[in-house]
Amino acid sequence: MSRDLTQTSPEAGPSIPSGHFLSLSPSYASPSSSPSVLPSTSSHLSGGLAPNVASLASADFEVDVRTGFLPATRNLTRLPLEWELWESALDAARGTGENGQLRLQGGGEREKLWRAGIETMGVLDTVGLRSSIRLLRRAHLVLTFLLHFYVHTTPVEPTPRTTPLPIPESISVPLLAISPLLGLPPIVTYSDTVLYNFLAPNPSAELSLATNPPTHVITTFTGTKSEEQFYVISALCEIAGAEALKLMRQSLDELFVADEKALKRLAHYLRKLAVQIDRISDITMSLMKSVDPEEFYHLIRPWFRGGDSDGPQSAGWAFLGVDDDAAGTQAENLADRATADGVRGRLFSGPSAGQSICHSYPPSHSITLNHNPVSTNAGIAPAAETPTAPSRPNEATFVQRMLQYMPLAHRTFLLHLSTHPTPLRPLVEHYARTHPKLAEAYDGALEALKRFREKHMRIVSLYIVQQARRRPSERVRQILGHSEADDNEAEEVKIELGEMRGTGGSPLFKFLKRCRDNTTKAMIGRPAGPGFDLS
Ligand code: HEM
Repeated sequence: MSRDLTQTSPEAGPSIPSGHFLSLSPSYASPSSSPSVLPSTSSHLSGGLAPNVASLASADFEVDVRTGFLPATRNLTRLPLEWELWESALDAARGTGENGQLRLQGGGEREKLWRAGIETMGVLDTVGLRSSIRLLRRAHLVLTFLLHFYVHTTPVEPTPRTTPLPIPESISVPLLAISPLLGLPPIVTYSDTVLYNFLAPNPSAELSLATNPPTHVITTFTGTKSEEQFYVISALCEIAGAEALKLMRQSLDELFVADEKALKRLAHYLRKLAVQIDRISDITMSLMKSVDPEEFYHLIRPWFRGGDSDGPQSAGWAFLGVDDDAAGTQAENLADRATADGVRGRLFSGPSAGQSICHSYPPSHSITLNHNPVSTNAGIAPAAETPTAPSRPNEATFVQRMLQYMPLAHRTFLLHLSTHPTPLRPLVEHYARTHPKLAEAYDGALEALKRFREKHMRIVSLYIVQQARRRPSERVRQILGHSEADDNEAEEVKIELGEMRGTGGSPLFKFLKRCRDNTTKAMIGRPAGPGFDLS
């Protein structure tokens, strides 16, 4: 029989203060009904009384010691027969049968027929999905891909849309029922395209960068090699990130002790971390060989667009058959506009690597972390900034917003890390004079992070900025089904950098430049000079 340790009894001795970790439930409790509600952990709730086990990679957080944030169990390639209707609709959209895939903003007979099928399709029950996380993940992926196929094969008239696009109940009801169980919003996320979508060659062997890396993906919008490789390379970065995570974990352990030996080991781990970050950069740059920039920009990226992709004036998507209190209806996600029936549009962003807990936190932000990344300011701020005064609202809101797009367990993990009692940077700063090697190793890790961001900016320049300004090739125009008249109109365009937004909704130029510059500002020693600029 379990004993209530918070009660005073002759055998229990003095009472335990409320909030003590012994009286708290396991690190994260039931998923909230809304993905944007901040998760809580025992350490967080207890106001410091509970031990912070940030250094533990725990199944509780869906973090595996070997695979990091990639699921350690093989991803499902198809849902069981009960949900075959969804899978067949997806096959039809992707053109895996005799017909080709549906076209972006198609509006042709095939697209109309397919959308009519979705509108008349019954609402399938989701109770049976709750028995397994793998089923839930595949169901989220399938339903959100159907959602994006539905939205992006609908012709837009006028442009931009002035009323929210109604999403049929066959998609919206099951999607809004299962999304809160994963803690994800009802839209394609990085988890769907990468974490729940990759396969390794040997299903029975452990996932490993060297011997059994992710090589394939299960579902794409376009069936192109470029799209598959875009996801595979992100998964490879994740598996390399698992190693970086291990080093961060070891470093955090040393922070607890912080004696002479611990400081030496910390420097050693930070040096290894720099090597690992460089490895992630190299993997990222391998995109250049396997992902065609033109295909990426014109054929693949448009499928990712979210309900907020027309900027602040976006009308959003109206999920039919669910009430406004259902998952994800936070004030910031609601558009001003409603359908004729009064259903308000919802504004969610499309997938971005900024949604990856691995890319956006352990190797990067936790090195520079001074304060809570889920509070008012983001964790990427250097020490000189005060935690309560967000001087750079763009990335504060971006990082906070991207938290909503991570699975609940991963968000919880970030929160847990953020309550670590001994942040890294102040400690390194404190010992900088007496232990210059530690400060050097710390700056070395930041240099590697800066190199990553520089290379990433080159990728953004090639894959977005340059493509946006260039007229697509004949081949791509044909795939897009552009008419001669369209072609004559499509001159080279002069797009201002300031107008460009990432799929995560960020003003991409300002955001990426600040991320890069903050990395250097966080260095203890003298930062290196300015580097690559998007232009
Ligand atoms: C064709 C390839 C890629 C393009 C065009 C691209 C584009 C972008 C854009 C536009 C952003 C700004 C945020 C937003 O989405 O609104 C961003 C953020 C980010 N991307 Fe990528 N990305 C690519 C591949 C990758 C890969 C493979 C990684 C893996 C490490 C990655 C890691 C990140 C990170 C960590 C951020 C957050 C900003 C930062 O920490 O610097 N990206 N990306």
